[in-house]
Amino acid sequence: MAPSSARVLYWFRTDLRLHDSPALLKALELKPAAFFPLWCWDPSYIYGHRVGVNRLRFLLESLACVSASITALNARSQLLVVRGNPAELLPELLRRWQITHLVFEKDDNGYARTRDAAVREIAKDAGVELVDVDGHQLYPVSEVLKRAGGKAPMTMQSLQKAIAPLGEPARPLDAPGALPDAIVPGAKGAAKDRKALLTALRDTLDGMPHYSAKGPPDVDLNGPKQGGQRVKGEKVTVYDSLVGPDEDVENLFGVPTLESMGMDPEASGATKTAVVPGGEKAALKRLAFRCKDPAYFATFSKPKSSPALDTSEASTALLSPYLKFGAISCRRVWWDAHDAARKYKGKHTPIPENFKGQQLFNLMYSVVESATGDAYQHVRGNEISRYMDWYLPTAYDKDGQVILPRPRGDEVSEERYEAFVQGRTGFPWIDALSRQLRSTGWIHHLGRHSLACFLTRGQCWISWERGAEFFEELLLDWDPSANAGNWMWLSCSAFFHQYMRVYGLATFGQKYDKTGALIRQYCPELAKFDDKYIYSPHLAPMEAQKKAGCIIGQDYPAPILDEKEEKSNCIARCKAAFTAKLHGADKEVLAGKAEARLRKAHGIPDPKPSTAPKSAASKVPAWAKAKAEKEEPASTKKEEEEHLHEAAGGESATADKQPARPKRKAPAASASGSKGKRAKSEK
Ligand SMILES: Cc1cc2nc3c(=O)[nH]c(=O)nc-3n(C[C@H](O)[C@H](O)[C@H](O)COP(=O)(O)OP(=O)(O)OC[C@H]3O[C@@H](n4cnc5c(N)ncnc54)[C@H](O)[C@@H]3O)c2cc1C
Repeated sequence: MAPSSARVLYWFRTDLRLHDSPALLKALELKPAAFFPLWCWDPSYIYGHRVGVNRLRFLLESLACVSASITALNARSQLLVVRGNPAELLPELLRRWQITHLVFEKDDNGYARTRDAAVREIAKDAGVELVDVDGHQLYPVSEVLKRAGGKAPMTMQSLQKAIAPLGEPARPLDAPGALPDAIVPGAKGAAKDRKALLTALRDTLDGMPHYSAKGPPDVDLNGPKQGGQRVKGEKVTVYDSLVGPDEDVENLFGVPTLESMGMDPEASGATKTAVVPGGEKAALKRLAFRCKDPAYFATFSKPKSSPALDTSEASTALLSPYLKFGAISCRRVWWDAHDAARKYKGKHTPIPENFKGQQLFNLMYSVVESATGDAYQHVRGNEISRYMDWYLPTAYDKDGQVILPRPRGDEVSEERYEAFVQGRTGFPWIDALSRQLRSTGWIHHLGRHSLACFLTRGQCWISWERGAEFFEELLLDWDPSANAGNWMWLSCSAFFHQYMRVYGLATFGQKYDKTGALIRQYCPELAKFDDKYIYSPHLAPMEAQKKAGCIIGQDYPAPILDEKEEKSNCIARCKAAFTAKLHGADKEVLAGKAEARLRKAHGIPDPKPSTAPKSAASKVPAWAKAKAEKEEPASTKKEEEEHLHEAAGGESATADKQPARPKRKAPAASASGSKGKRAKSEK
């Protein structure tokens, strides 16, 4: 069919693929006379979020893959990367390239919501038809929300009820077989080759404002705030030109490199090459590999998969980073897994523990985020997040604006948080997971459980917002809906309420691997300990420490806190918070009065300072010297198993049950010395 007169700007965002892309196919249905595949290297993502080097690398690899796939379909084309804020660039691009249609995949979550509201106005003002098409989730988020009566579906049951009338998700669509040329306005036809196109396109952008003209953004891409990735002395920005360095035409409109951002993966704690490589091709290969074994998806049961394996041997599908960036379509994953599982004759795992259940959890968080709005990322203003008197909460000024840089919180919690993010808590299971995350960008779901439970209501009583920030920096699959939602779940702030159930800091990991292989890999200083002590080396006699060549408190930190004591303090605090029934959007919380009221009314003890000395515990505290055999496990096996089942999609995940009653009496207020210190730092 002859091309129409449509000049289409196709804006890639969280759909970095060509297969099953309803928005891309919609754009091609317009039979474009000219087709511009665009990516905006948006400073709001790079500066406005905490993006660690692993995720940046994954994104760059995914973009490079999309670009290569476009070129494979049309040798005269590629992904056109422009560097700047879409709200500033789009009006110019629409005008200069004489665009008639702006097409993209719809995104209902987080920052995209505000950005796209502005883009809608821009298109309207430019007289350009905006076509946005659902495709990132199994069902359109807005449709699910409508069917849930406009109320956030807080349980798997309510989500399933809302989607039931919609039937099965759509089958995936094929990738296009060809892509039209990007034809520069005024040109008689397509450029002779890609280089000619890039040069001609660059010339159309002459005089367009960009950051180097206005001065680069005041945050340094390579600075410590961006994850401590500084490896060169100087400030680095990729925004000093609009279309990339032009010494080599090949690089015009090209994907930036880590190197051009002054980033060295190893210097920031990441592996030299990606453990999980980015891109559509890698995604499809990984899915195909899993589909080879029909039993894998048929018997997939999240609670039974092991968190004690390294990233390269993940027991779960490890598709989350690809799903997050849209390098693979969720419908493709759903149906390929479904079709593979059908070949399996044995018993299949039911929803929600099975693989489909996991994908539905993702949809659930997306819908809840969309219903809750921007407040979803914080406690304050968030109607679904229970209010707990966490340490290190987000600070606000008198107008309710987040204070940045964040003021320091109390000394004890700041030290604990630092030890947590550095993987130096003195609890090898926690430290190995924290270091695995920093190194590879991914840890298993139950590893995330262990970290999140420990940091919040398990032992440290630090706000889930801080935990979510840590994950935001390091996770390859960081997603504003799934991340904050899961942190709320694990901290018993929403979705899950069984606060008595706490993961043991040694016992949980041991369940999966008694030999502590993950610990030996990520905490090599502990590698020579016997299996008996690998999860609790502080309990090893001095002789055993010497034999292992690792003295606790010297070569590896002593535990930063007493697991049992802090667990019972935290349970008491949870109990008080549950009794108070306050939520983030309640008046008292918004007025800043909830914390004092909660602590006073319920006689909540201020947490004790670490019984370990400051700075990663240089001495072994007396309590930690007790022998392993004499120690009563901090979490009972039963508690852990029930928790595990529910937290990974088991029974209670489907019902918003009341919390179990604590069996123990809340401990009395703690030692006065520590109290004074806390009180002072919190004023
Ligand atoms: C504290 C915490 C923070 C998390 N932050 C994120 C995040 O930022 N982004 C993210 O994608 N997932 C997040 N998760 C959910 C989950 O841990 C990951 O999706 C999962 O581990 C990814 O590995 P996989 O692809 O092998 O998962 P699989 O078990 O193979 O599951 C398949 C897919 O289902 C989805 N999924 C599975 N479990 C969940 C879940 N609980 N919530 C939402 N989606 C799920 C993912 O898209 C995943 O790729 C978080 C979990 C916790 C406990």
